[in-house]
Amino acid sequence: MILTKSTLLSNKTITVSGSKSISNRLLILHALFSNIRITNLSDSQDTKLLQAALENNSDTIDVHHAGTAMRFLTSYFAIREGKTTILTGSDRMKQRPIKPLVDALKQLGAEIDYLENNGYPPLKIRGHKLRGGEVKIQANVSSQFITSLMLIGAKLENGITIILEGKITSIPYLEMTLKILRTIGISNSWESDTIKVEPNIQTEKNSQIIPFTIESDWSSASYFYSLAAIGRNSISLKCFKPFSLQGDSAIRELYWEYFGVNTISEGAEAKISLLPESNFKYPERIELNMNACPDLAQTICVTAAALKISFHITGLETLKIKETDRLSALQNELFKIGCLTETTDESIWSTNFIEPAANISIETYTDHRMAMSFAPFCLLQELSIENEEVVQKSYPNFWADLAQCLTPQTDLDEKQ
Ligand SMILES: O=C(O)C1=C[C@@H](OP(=O)(O)O)[C@@H](O)[C@H](O)C1
Ligand SMILES: C=C(OP(=O)(O)O)C(=O)O
Repeated sequence: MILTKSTLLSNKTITVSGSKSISNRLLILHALFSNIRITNLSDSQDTKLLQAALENNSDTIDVHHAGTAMRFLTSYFAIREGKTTILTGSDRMKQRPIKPLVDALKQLGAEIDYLENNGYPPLKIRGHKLRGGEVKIQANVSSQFITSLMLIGAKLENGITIILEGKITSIPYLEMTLKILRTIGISNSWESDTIKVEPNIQTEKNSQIIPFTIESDWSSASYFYSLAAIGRNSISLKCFKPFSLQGDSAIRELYWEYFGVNTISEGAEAKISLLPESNFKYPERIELNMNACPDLAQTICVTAAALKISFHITGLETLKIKETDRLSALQNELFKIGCLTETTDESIWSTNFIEPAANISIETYTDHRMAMSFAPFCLLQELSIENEEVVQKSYPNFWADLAQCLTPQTDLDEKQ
């Protein structure tokens, strides 16, 4: 897709669909506790794949690139008594680790085999009644493993006690899971290295309907913050409330502190307006640990590169095992927009800014966030985005929503 050099129109309103992370947790919980009623489910492909997997009752489930679907379904099928399921995914999914979760489930008595490579999907899962109790899990690879255990915890007669070993990554996603469980009446606690989810037969037994309205997706909202920061014009977004379950709502503070984009909430319609300060003094250098919000790393790096603000982002150890190796993908593509970087296994920093290439073509590496994070650069220069359909994974309407906010600069020139 070619994005011609464009100007950001003033104060367009975009409605972003429900949070992918919250939706995928709620779908599993709904499959376990049928009295939950969900509103504003995400329209992402990852959510649709998970929904289909839960509704179809097939013996083989293919979740393509959907990491949370893969991880959450592993525990879900491990407790589906009498059912054997083959859980598989895309070539990339077969390179994304799952061993810490499988090991933890095996401690509870689960029967899971690797069908190709040890430690990686596809999996053959024979469902059994598991009683729960204490499990130990390595906590530095992906928080999704721990969430997966927490989601089934209340269905186990002894509940689940999860001992987290090593450094804990992506903490707000664990807090999100705990808060969602509490909202639907499942007691839990997190003290030091121990998370407990209490057994809950109550939620289902009293069969009272539990309504749950999902707030919109803050990771998707981040691309509009980047547009507002680079284009120095306002945008409004719906449906976002001041209080959020999502750690990625930190984008408000990050874009205020580093790029002078103010967020104003307009209560009634759950609308927020992003208003860039006109005389904002940019920082000399952005020093930031983003372990709490890894999905925002690409957005921040591209905004900083576009504005030629040097940066040093750490805490990114999970980026190498996401949809692609995001650190290496970022390094390659930032170079094309004129930002030289160095990386380690958990960090990236800018070393120099040069003139961007004349013809920029951004590779997306089957990663939706590569496409969406580089798109706002079209406010400075025409660029093309390869395999633009990758956005389906989290934000199918992204290109249409982006188009609403932009006008090609040639159109403006002709009108003048
Ligand atoms: O639990 C979740 O919904 C997610 C957790 C994070 O993964 P890691 O814990 O692997 O960093 C995040 O990157 C992913 O997009 C969604
Ligand atoms: C990492 C992501 O998703 P997942 O791990 O669920 O594939 C993401 O959406 O950026």
